Parts: sequence; C-alpha cells; structure tokens
Amino acid sequence: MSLHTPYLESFLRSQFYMLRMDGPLPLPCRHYIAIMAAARHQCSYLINMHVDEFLKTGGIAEWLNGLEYVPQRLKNLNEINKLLAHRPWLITKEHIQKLVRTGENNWSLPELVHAVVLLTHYHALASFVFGSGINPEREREMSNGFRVVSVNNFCVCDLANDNSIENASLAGGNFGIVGSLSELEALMERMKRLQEEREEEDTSQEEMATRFEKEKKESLFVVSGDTFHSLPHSDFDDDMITTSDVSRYIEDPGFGYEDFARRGEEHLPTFRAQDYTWENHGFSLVNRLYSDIGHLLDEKFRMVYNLTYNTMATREDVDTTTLRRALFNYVHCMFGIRYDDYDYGEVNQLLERSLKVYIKTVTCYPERTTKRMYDSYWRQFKHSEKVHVNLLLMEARMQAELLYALRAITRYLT
Ligand SMILES: CC(C)C[C@H](N)C(=O)O
Repeated sequence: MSLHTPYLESFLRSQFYMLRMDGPLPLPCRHYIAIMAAARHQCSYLINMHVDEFLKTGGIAEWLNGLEYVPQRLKNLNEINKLLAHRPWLITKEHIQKLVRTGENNWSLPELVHAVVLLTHYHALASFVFGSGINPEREREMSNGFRVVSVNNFCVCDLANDNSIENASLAGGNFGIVGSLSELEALMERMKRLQEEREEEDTSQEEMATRFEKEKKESLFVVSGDTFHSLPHSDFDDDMITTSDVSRYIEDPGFGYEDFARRGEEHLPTFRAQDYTWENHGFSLVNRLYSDIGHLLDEKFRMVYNLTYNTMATREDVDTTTLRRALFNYVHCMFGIRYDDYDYGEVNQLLERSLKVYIKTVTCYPERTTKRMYDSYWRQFKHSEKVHVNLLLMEARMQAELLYALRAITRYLT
C-alpha cells in the first residue's frame, strides 16, 4: 500500500479509528471480530496479526481456542459474518432484528455498526492480502508468495464449460510478452473510443438495464480452473496459525460465494444503487450510529475512486477514468449492484477475460488467488498498477458489503 501513499494515509486513518479510538466496542473484542472476518477467507496473515493484538489489548487467551469459548453474544455474529463475506444480498432486516433483540445477548445498534464496519473492512483486506500475494503460507510454498499450480490441475468440467480463457491460454502456452504491447495499444484505443462515443450515443433505459443483466449473468460464470482447488495445508510453525486451524473461528466453513457456474442457474437479485447509495443513505446512517467513521470511510472511498497517475504501463498523460470506473463497477456488478446511468457495455469492452477471472477470484474467494492469475492479465503493466487494481477491488467490495448491511439496518429501523 505504501506504493500509493495518499491512499495509505486514509486507509490507516480509518483502520486506526475503528481499532484504537473511542468507539462502541471494547478493544479486544474488535480484534476478535477482525479474526472472525479474516477466518472466512483463511487469511492467516491477518489472523496472526490480530491474535497478537487481541492478547496485547487484554483479550482472554481462552477465546483463541475458538468460537466455542467466546460469549454467546460474539458468537451470534457468525451468521452476519458469513453472509457479508460471501452473499451479502441475503442479509435482511430479520438478521438485524435477531442480533439486536436477543435479550441479554443483544447488540446495541452502535455496537452492531462498529462490528459490521470491522467485518467488512477485514473481508476486504483479506482480498487485498491474497490479491497482492502476501499471505504467509504461500510465501513458504514459493518464494514469491504464491503457490504453483500445475497446468493439468484443473477440473475437466471447467474446461468443458468453456468458461476460462485462462485455461485456453495455458493450453496454448501463450505466456510470452509478445503481443502485450499491442494489447496495451488496443486497450487504450478502446478507452478513447468509449470516451468519444459517450457524447454521441443515447442508449435507452431498457437497453442499459439489459446490458447490466447480461454482464451480471456472465460474471456468475467467470471461473478459472485454479479456483476449484483448495490449498494443501501446511503445519510448519507451532506458534503460527495456519490454514488448517483457522476454522475454529468460523462456523459452516463450506459456505462461500454462490457457485453459480456449478449450479448452472442465476440467482443474484439486482440492487438498484439509486435506491440506496453510499453518499445519500449509507454514509449518514453509519455516521449517526458510530460517529465520524462515515467521514473516514467516505474519504477513503473517494480517495481510491479518484486515485490516478494518468499512466498506463509505459504511457503517460492518459485519462484512465473509464478503466478505473469499469473495475469498480464490475465488482459491484458481481454483487448485484447496478448504477442506472452506467453503461455496462464498457465493462465488457475494457476488461479482458483473464482480468475478470482475477477480479472475481480476489473479490469473491480471495484464498484461491494464484500467482498465475495475477500474472496472466495486463502483462505490460507495473506491479504498482496491479496493486492499484487491488485497492479498487478491495474498496469496492467493502462498499458493496456495507451497502447491503446498512440497507438492512435502515429497513429494520423503519
Ligand atoms: C489501475 C491503473 C490502470 C491506474 C493507472 N496507472 C492510473 O494511474 O490511473
């Protein structure tokens, strides 16, 4: 993140606030919630960090044996942790009601909002950690932080589905740098054309809606061969938590982003962003219940959305707005969130298939990200630009989760 200092500053400001400043929840409890959130993605890098912090801030060591050892109240967060992480569109006001009205184990609304902010922050951060290849086990398995996946390691069913260009490019051994420069040219050309066309084109509302539904539907089927293979567990270090024992912090470990491709059907409802926006609704609710966090998150969202160096790989003075917006909106699209005034045709023109595979993996099941996925898109771009992509993905994910949770809280309140 230090490759992007202005962003890093607002990231740290909000993280510091939610972890260390005055707020509804006691300090150790905040770290325990961070652990629960990171455990949904088996992110031992974050878990180990917050196990330390939990103990340092006076947490009861016994809780680290797992959920069986924590108070029922904290345990009750399980359901919302699970839904937020994998299928936030399923969160209803009933889930909120259950948490705030459970007699002696109830959560006050400010406490719940604090917890939700922590959960979404750490789910998103897990995406960043895996997306950038900084989870520790993988460092051990391979020096550069990712495991190796052999070429023949994907399921036949996925090949047969014709749903991964990545598989195709592997089969063809198409890994050279050759052609990548013209890839860059072509991408820039498409960006330019879209900018010009926007002024001319007047697409009907129906057509815009259809384009979104099409993109959303297609996103459900974007999978890579790699994504169906879980990591081999390695128990290399006694005092470090490894993937094999993080499951103690969660229930129902098998629950994930809906495997639409396998089910062969579509099930993701559309959330019209206009009906519940971060700016007009989410922000004020969150700020009212947990003062100032709204401002900090808002600043961070704006920061990441507007961050640009006007570069594309080796090119300078490029307006990259369309591309950055496509990345952000594609994440929301995968969570069913639609902006009326955005033409999702742009996503399709700007994001190549291998990039979509990467985006989907990092945002929906980050623990399955591989170095090969990271390498297979935008080969001519700088590492810092791929980190920039990860920042956009992570913040878009956090905002999407927050929107669903806050909408449910608003519905509970009205
Ligand atoms: C994600 C990248 C395409 C961002 C680009 N380098 C920019 O400065 O805007």
